[in-house]
This record gives sequence, structure tokens and C-alpha cells, in this order.
Amino acid sequence: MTSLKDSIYADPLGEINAFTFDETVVSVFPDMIQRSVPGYNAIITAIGLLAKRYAQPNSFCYDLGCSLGAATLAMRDQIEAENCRIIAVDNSQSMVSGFKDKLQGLPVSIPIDVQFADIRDISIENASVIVLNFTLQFVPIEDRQSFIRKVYQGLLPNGILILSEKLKSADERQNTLQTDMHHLFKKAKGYSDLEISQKRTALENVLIPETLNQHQQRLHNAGFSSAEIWFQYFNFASIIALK
Ligand SMILES: C[S@@+](CC[C@H](N)C(=O)[O-])C[C@H]1O[C@@H](n2cnc3c(N)ncnc32)[C@H](O)[C@@H]1O
Ligand SMILES: O=C(O)C(=O)C[C@]1(C(=O)O)C=C[C@@H](O)C=C1
Repeated sequence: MTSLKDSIYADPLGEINAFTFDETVVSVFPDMIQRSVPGYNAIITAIGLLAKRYAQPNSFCYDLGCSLGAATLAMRDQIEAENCRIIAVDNSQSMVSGFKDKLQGLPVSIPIDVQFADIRDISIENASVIVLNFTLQFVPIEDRQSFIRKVYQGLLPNGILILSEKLKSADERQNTLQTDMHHLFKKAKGYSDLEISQKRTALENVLIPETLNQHQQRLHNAGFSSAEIWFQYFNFASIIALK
């Protein structure tokens, strides 16, 4: 599957449908996410390095909301622990098929299971590393606490959760500033004002950002003993939560 340039929102749309990870989005996804998420490549690289440090022998590493598997492949390239398996899950059939196609041409070092499922429905067990890279923001808010509790319970002692999210700020001026800077980032990456505004409309009520404090509270409520930001670029951040 070749990745095309994202021009989904380039022309004026009479009606803007809610954003979904359908075939059209999947065909441009690598380009879209790199030009939309500040620091995306740096986070993917770091997920690989964190997996190298935290993957335990005979354990599972989960990539939840794996899309086309960027985080899975970064982990696979770095993990040295014996007898690990990566479980990559997504509830977009187009993403799962795209990732499976991509894996066809790649050498198998660590086994990878690509599963079509809703991450709220799967069981999580024997996990040394769990990645939620810009996925939780799409899960309905009312389901997030019970889901994060399941993540915590599935982690082995000394396990790690890497949680990357678009954040909002409780301070209105900071929120406006960060949002404006994110839009400037997108413009610098070649998106027009029309593309930025139409995508923003499509993501309303679909991508629901929360504050850092809300995430930390939820992680602590679930049992995590520590949850700290290790990366932030404007309103996009990544948290390491330790069991
Ligand atoms: C922004 S993308 C994630 C990017 C990916 N983790 C990466 O690092 O390239 C969000 C993904 O989460 C998936 N997703 C959203 N809600 C989900 C759910 N409830 N269960 C499974 N996957 C979900 C979407 O289909 C989409 O592929
Ligand atoms: O907030 C935006 O404008 C985005 O485009 C962000 C975001 C994300 O964080 O997942 C939204 C949808 C696409 O998956 C790529 C990026």
C-alpha cells in the first residue's frame, strides 16, 4: 500500500461528516499523522527505545489503536527480550488490513498479532509494555476510567504504559495559544486554512481532549504509582505511567 498525500479536506465540502478511520483516511494516514501531530516521529522512535528498556521475557507488548503499526514496528525493531509477542489492535477494518498488507513484505523477528477489535472489549494480560499512541482521545469519556483500570490490571509488575494524547488546557489563554500554534504547525506542513478548519469540524465530538490533570487523576485512580509527561510539543503530549 503506497501512502498518498492527504488532501481530504482541501476542497470545500458542503457537509462535513464526522471523522472516521475509513479507507480514504487510511490511504493517506502516514502523511496525515506526520503533518498533523507535532513530534509524532520523535514519539514513535522513543516508543521503540522504551520497549527495549521495558519489554520483559515471555511477555506481551500491546499497541492499542495501532493504525498502520508505526509503534508496533518501532517496538519490534528494538525489543531484545526473549519470547515476546506484540499484540496490535484496531477497530478500523481498513487500518487492520493495511497493516497486515504492510507486514507481508517485512521479515518476522518478533511475532506480531494484528487483531480487529475494539480495545474496550479485549482482554489484556501478561503485559510488560502497553502503548496508547493517540487512541484514548477517541474512546468515549465515560468508558475511559474502566478501560484504563483494565490496562493497569493487565500490566506485569514493573510494566509501563505509554499514553500519548492531544491535550486541552484548563487555562483559556494557554488553550487558545496551543491551539493556534498547532494550526500554525499544520500550515507550515502545507495544510491550508480551509483544510485545517474543515478537519477541525470533522473531529468535533470525535476526538475529545482532556487536561493533563484529568489524565493523571485517572491513571492514579486506576492504580498507577506514577504518571509523568516525558514529551510535549504544543498541545500534543506523551505520558509514561508506571505500575
Ligand atoms: C490517531 S490513530 C493512532 C495512531 C497510531 N497509534 C500510530 O502510532 O501511528 C487512532 C487509532 O485508534 C483506533 N481506535 C479508535 N478507537 C478505538 C477503539 N475503541 N478500539 C480500537 N481502536 C480504536 C482508530 O481506528 C485509529 O486507527
Ligand atoms: O487534531 C488534529 O487536528 C489532528 O489532526 C490530530 C489527529 C490525532 O491526534 O489523531 C487526528 C486525526 C488523525 O488521526 C491524525 C491526527
